Amino acid sequence: MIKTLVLPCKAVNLPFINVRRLNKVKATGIKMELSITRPDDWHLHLRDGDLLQAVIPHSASHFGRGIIMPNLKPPIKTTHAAVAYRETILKALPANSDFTPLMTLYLTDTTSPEEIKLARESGVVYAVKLYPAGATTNSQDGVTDLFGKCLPVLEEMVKQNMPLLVHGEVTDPKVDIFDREKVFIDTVLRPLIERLPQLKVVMEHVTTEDAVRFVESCKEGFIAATVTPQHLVLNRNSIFQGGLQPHNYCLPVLKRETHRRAIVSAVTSGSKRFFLGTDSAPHERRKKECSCGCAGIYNALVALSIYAKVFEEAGALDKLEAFMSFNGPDFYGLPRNTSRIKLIKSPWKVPQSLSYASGEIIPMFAGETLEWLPSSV
Ligand SMILES: NC(=O)N[C@@H](CC(=O)O)C(=O)O
Repeated sequence: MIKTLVLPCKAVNLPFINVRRLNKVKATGIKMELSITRPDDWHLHLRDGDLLQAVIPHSASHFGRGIIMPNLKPPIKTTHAAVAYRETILKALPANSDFTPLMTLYLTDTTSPEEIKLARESGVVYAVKLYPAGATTNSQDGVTDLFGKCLPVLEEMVKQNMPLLVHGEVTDPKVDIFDREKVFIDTVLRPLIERLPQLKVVMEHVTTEDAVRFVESCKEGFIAATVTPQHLVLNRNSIFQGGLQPHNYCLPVLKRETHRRAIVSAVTSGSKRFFLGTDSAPHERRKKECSCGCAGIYNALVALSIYAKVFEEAGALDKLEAFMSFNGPDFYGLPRNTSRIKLIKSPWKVPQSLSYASGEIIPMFAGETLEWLPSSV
């Protein structure tokens, strides 16, 4: 159970401000409030067991839907397992929540084309996730031979209009960790879409200018990218600021400031190719603060506040709603949400930690004060 969560959420008598009128109101100095279509999270790790119980209220209170990552132990490799995991998630939801988990399958060298047909028929699986074997948390069972063993599956995905979600890093230890995304684009992604131009691909959690340029150069509607809060506001200095900062360690690892700026420009430009995917990835504190710490940042609490801050600072708040709530469902061919949330320009303090049965989670920006408080309408 969460003990220390103190998300403030009472917003009274603040003037309603339509996003389109925002610039005008900003000039008058009135406290701002945005009303936007409820966002979805197109890249979310919910885990299972008591960690799932601990984190799901946070995502469910802000987001309408979430693309649920399949890198559990053991991974969600079949439609059967995805259906069961979905039931577990639905049971863990707070009462009255209408959060909808959109399930994914974990691609392996032995996934069959029949499995893709089953996934499509199930009506609950929305994508297949490619983890190059060894690239990140629980990716040991991932793909070793994409163009050989996986080709029939990828061809079936084209037929079933099933998107491939890509963890875009090569795993060759000889490749510098900061170059792994670029090398993946050059050696895997570009050849893949040349071979299967009709395959829908989401390049997950983009971290480099190279990825941004690549996605922008591809055919709109076929290749898109999710963007995390951390890759918009942190650069690689944050991992080492004043000492090693394990809670800022994620994969793909944070990059140089020039890359961060390129990602900010891309998402705030209004391009439809980029949409919200938090990659919120909780790990119990001791698994982060140890001699070989896990990669992953727990950002479900703070994600909306951070996205809003980034768009505000870029003078692009009028483009925030499309990034958060339209571009994702439009790419997936799903309806946009009809309910709304509010973002109120009001300071709130992020808890230092979140306790649950097996330990604690340290959230991104623990103990810091953020602006832009999200709340349900
Ligand atoms: N992003 C991370 O650093 N970690 C993710 C896996 C992933 O998406 O790479 C996790 O599951 O912990």
